[in-house]
Amino acid sequence: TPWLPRPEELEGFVLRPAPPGVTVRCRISRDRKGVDKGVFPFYYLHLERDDGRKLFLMSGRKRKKSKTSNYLISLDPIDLSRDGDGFIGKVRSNVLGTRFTVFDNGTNPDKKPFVPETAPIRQELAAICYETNVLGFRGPRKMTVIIPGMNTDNERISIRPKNVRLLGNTGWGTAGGKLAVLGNLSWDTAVGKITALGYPGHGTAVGKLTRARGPQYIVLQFGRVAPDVFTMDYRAPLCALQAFAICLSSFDGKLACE
Ligand SMILES: O=C(CO)COP(=O)(O)O[C@H]1[C@H](O)[C@H](O)[C@@H](OP(=O)(O)O)[C@H](OP(=O)(O)O)[C@H]1O
Repeated sequence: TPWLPRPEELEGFVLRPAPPGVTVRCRISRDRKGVDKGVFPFYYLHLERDDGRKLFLMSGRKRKKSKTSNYLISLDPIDLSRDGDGFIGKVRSNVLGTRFTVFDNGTNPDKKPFVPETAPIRQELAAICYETNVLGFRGPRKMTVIIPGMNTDNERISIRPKNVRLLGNTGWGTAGGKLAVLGNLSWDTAVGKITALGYPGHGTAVGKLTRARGPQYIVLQFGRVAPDVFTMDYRAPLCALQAFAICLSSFDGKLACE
């Protein structure tokens, strides 16, 4: 696997779409032991190498004192501080916890009191929208994920909106119209019964996120293999950061979706 990153290439690797035709196999482990880890567990993402060894990619944790769910993602397994060197991105939800936006580590254009000219404006890497499913009567949650499209060189376009958001208030953003809408997705049952991942302990949840158009092209396969261990296999056009952030949003307890 020539495409495996060396430690110093980690930042580039997690932001780069998976190589075409490759399924990048990862695992997420959740650490809920410890004082407040029950409510704010740590999530660790490891890449599964062919030789069985694991390569640490990123860690994630929900931030305290945030008005809405706000997960910080870091390249460092220990330092998940906002101003730490490992800070690579964040997942921010709306008040209801039904819509999430994934950012890289750039600056919020609305940052108060001002945004320095030299500060790189953050990229919006994904918008995740969960259909409200009050009281869970309609079975597993359906979600729509929109991500920036790819240019002719098969690179992700950069969406750094000053004000227009990838996920506009009225619906999908108008950010240059170059969006890859991953379609109305549901966690289809691949094997066995599925329960939305938000219900820990209720059997296996193996979901697959398939691209709306074209054949059943799975861009993200995600499922529980142990109480605190999940598989996360992703393919192009997703990068590891987008895939990990989508999974973190799925772990987030939602008011309107359970
Ligand atoms: O008041 C608060 C804590 O006392 C929390 O306020 P909250 O609305 O949740 O979050 C705001 C805080 O300034 C937070 O530090 C910012 O994240 P940053 O530190 O990553 O810049 C965040 O930027 P955003 O996430 O919207 O980009 C802001 O929206």
